[in-house]
Amino acid sequence: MAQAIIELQGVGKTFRSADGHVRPVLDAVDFSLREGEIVALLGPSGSGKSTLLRIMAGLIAADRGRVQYRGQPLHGTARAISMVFQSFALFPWLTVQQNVELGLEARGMGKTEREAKAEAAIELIGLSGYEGALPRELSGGMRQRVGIARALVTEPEVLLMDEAFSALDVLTGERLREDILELWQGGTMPTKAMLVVSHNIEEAVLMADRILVFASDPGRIRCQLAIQLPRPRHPDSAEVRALIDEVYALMTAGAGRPVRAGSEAAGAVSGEAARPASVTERLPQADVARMDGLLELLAAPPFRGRADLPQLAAASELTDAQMLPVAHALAQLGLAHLESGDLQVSALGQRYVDGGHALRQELFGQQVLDRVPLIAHIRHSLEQDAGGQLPDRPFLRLLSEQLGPVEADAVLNTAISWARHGEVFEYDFHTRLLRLPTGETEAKDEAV
Ligand SMILES: Nc1ncnc2c1ncn2[C@@H]1O[C@H](COP(=O)(O)OP(=O)(O)OP(=O)(O)O)[C@@H](O)[C@H]1O
Repeated sequence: MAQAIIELQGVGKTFRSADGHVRPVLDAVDFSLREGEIVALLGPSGSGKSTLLRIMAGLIAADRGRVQYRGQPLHGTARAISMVFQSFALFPWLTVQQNVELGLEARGMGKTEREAKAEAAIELIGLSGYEGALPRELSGGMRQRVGIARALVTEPEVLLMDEAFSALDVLTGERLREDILELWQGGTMPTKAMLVVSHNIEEAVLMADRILVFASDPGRIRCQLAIQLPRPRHPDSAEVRALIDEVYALMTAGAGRPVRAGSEAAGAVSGEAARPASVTERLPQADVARMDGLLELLAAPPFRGRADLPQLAAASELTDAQMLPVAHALAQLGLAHLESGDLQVSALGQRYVDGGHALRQELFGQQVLDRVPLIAHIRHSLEQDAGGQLPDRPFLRLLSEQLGPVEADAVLNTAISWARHGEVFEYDFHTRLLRLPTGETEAKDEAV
């Protein structure tokens, strides 16, 4: 087995939120990035992938466990490890050449050597002639090339890419990815290993020798898949399609079966036991219109109730990052089943698709109450309240303790949109009050 360049053992990380609550974000991560390999990291939003990358880059420290670079503990950033960010992170007032040189200045390298190295990196990444341009004069794809040139100019052994292609349009992202793979294959870059965080399953399968699938709360490695196909890989080849199917299956395994306190663990991969669902569980960020749209598409020809997820993604024109949460949401609500990388309409889902507005609303309402503990908790709290209305703040605070403020906001918004669709409760966006549906508050008032 090739030598490990970066090695993580039992790595854990917690973040403290503004209100002082400590939240675990990574737990017991064991992983080695070895010489000669490209590893892709896939996983749900907020599962700690970027945090792991930042720890490996030495930008932040782990709270627990060991991080080693070439057998030595990693303290702070190492010059042999470079990171490429999704947001390009260029200085707008500096030229391409100056942006690329920045990484070298910190090392006290002389001007002539710095210029020569920056020019070489700029040429390598295909930006010759643009040395004097400012970032705003470049397209998104070219800006990201500058970001990559800046990462490569220090001749790093390890390149960590955090969704480096996802801010680009599809074709530009593909071209840049292909160029990087060509440089990698041709041995023209000094890099000996790459770790690529992605939300795009096809991208992961086309690039990686190994795919790690992350699970969330706290973030940990759920399973791994080795890929032995030679590169370049063709996206339409049977082998690549089969692997894409397999990764979809890994990423959706165990989803959708109701996991309540005391129930059997949902079928998770790699022997991982699923935990009981709780009020503060993360919800897939799926809006109701998309859920309806995907379910209708799935029920209609040519799929007629069952579809391979990659095919469904293509037909729905959604990216993986958009479609997977919708598929998970449908499965969580029992409107569909996720099985071996396929999505299948359930009997209830078929009733839902065939139903009119009122029936859809009723079924949706029943399902969210039954399968989303947060919605059931809010509904129950509203029923306990004499006026049938409550501010959103206590619920946000509760979620925030577990998920942090940003995720808490997203989860509450999802719960509100689902609950409103199912007429379980209402929400006033101006007063930020949650309340029982209008008809029900009136009935409650009369009863009082
Ligand atoms: N500096 C920080 N302070 C507090 N919480 C943080 C900090 N950085 C990240 N988090 C939280 O840690 C969790 C994991 O975040 P991270 O960005 O690592 O996830 P991710 O898997 O990369 O997500 P995405 O795929 O959406 O980029 C999130 O809930 C995030 O809000």
